[in-house]
Amino acid sequence: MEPMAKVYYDADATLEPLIGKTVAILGYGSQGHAHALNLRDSGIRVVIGLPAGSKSRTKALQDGFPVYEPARAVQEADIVMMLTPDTVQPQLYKESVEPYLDSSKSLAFAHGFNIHFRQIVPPPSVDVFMVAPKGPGHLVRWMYEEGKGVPALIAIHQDATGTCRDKALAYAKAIGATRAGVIETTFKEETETDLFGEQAVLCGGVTALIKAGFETLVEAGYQPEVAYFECLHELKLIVDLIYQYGISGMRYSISDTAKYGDVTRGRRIYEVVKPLMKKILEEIQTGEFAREWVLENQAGRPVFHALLEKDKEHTIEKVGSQLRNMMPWLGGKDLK
Ligand SMILES: NC(=O)C1=CN([C@@H]2O[C@H](COP(=O)(O)OP(=O)(O)OC[C@H]3O[C@@H](n4cnc5c(N)ncnc54)[C@H](OP(=O)(O)O)[C@@H]3O)[C@@H](O)[C@H]2O)C=CC1
Ligand SMILES: CC[C@](O)(C(C)=O)C(=O)O
Ligand SMILES: [Mg+2]
Ligand SMILES: [Mg+2]
Repeated sequence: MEPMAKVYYDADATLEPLIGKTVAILGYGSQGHAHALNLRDSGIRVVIGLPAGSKSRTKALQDGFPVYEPARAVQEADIVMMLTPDTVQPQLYKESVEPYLDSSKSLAFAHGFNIHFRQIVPPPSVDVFMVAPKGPGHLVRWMYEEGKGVPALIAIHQDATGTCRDKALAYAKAIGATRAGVIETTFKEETETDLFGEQAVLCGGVTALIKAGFETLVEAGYQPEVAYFECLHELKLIVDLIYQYGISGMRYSISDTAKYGDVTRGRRIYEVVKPLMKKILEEIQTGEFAREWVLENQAGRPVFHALLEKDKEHTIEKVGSQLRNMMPWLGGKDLK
């Protein structure tokens, strides 16, 4: 398959559309703190919107930002970036964004869920774009600080002014994404692929593989510590090779015995998993997952909390915590 996407790099974008403008970042969590700090380091004025009782206020103030109630931040802004959890965005939009939107302001997102599934419907006179980093917010900040970047997708939902794409590219450049590569997509494509990636591969798929592998070994009588090293710790080392050199590059570094097991036994896992992946994609495309998630939130998240708690109690977490304490170099930076 020939590569078809146009990839934008630093030389393809200018910060000009953001110079002298104010960006309101609503939310100061994983993406919020990273966008805010990177934008400011790129010379853009940033204000933060958080409710009076928000736990994140202290951090945003410590980082030196003006912090206002969301409605006030929106009034100050030329560009409003929605970086609260997706599930709180519709109400936040109704109460604190929509009343102050006019054609002089742009509305921006880092994920297409609420626009694609029509939980938020902005007025046609407003530019609406997305800059969706393809990586966790903390990495968006740490890579920027190291002079690198996390790739991102941009998408235009409404171009009321004719300048929306330039603004999206400027924003992507200001958070460091054009250092790594920015691809234009649609809200539909970003939403569906992002949900699929996190559910079937990156988060749901990987953690299911780790837990299933660990449990299989422990239930067969092998030591949990050995199972942990085999199924979790070493995963990063293998994924690092894939990340840097591709699948074939990783295979260059492993033994022939591992390579033969990889392509023959891996094939059997692939055949079981691929039909499940297609089903998961279908649930996303039909809106079934979105409906379920919206209802789960309306009910107070009972399933979500119960399943997260159950996994926190899994033996792999207890064994892992002890083993990681013996490897202080894993320490890493503060995720909070
Ligand atoms: N996490 C990631 O790396 C990625 C996220 N995205 C997208 O980015 C967006 C933000 O996600 P993420 O960074 O994970 O979000 P977080 O869960 O990290 O954001 C939480 C922040 O939102 C604040 N908040 C909660 N409710 C409100 C409210 N009503 N008004 C204002 N602020 C509020 C929280 O304050 P408090 O401390 O008071 O709770 C906190 O500062 C989502 O659209 C997500 O899909 C896209 C790519 C990757
Ligand atoms: C992989 C999870 C993610 O989609 C992300 C970090 O990109 C998210 O929504 O957090
Ligand atoms: Mg993602
Ligand atoms: Mg996501």
